[in-house]
Amino acid sequence: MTQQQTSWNIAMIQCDIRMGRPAENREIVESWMEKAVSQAVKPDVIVLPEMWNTGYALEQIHELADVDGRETREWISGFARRNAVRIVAGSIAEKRGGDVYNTMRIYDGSGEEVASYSKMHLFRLMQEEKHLAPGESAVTFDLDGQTSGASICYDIRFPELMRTLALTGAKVLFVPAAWPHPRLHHWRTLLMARAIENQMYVIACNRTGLSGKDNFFGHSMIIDPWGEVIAEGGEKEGIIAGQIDLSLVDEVRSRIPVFEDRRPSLYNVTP
Ligand SMILES: O=C(O)CCC(=O)C(=O)O
Repeated sequence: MTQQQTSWNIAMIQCDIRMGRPAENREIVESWMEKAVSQAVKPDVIVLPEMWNTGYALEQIHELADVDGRETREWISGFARRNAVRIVAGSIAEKRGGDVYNTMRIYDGSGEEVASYSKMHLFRLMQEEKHLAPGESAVTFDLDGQTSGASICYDIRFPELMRTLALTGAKVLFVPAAWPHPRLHHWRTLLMARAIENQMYVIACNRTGLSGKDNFFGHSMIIDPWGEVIAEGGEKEGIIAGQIDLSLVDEVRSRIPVFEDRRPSLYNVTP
């Protein structure tokens, strides 16, 4: 894709993840990515789900986490470069200093790492806060001159974060996730709302499979800034693909000028 091109083919890897088996998970994810780049419509951007290296093996997370993300960063960067594909590498359990973070890294088509984001809202229902350290900053990043925002799973329940990302220039929101039943209705509704209220694309890649008592339902989604669903997976593993046209963001924002009509001084919240 050139600097000027505003259309991306997206491929989301909606796969199952083996709890506590990083080497096996790398093979699984790599083989899905190989499949994605050999499809007739080659993706511009590949997106992975949340915590795909370890799953929710939180009791052993300090032993299993990738130290400084070193191993994952090297092979993902190599894959991006060899295949000239951008990768929003979902998230992995990553050890930095004495702490483990749920961290997303993003690569451009030359394999250069352009940004990283650590999940800032830890999900107590799955006891993340007992084992993981939270990220402390919101992140937007540039791919081919287009600004996107980073978020992970539970983050979508915090509309302030998405609004901050949109105000910082994001036209696309990426959401790697490990979101289980029985909250499919929340997942679909929240993603739809984040797309409509911020008039941006939402690209949300959720894992599948059973893990302990959690049943992850897939339903990865691409939603356009008008709230139309471009692609949606079912509950099975697979590559969920769709094309987005970033010029639609400006069109929708000029049709209903929400960002011009905001009255932030009256809301008594920041920003
Ligand atoms: O908010 C939810 O219902 C699910 C969130 C979640 O599973 C996560 O953040 O890992």
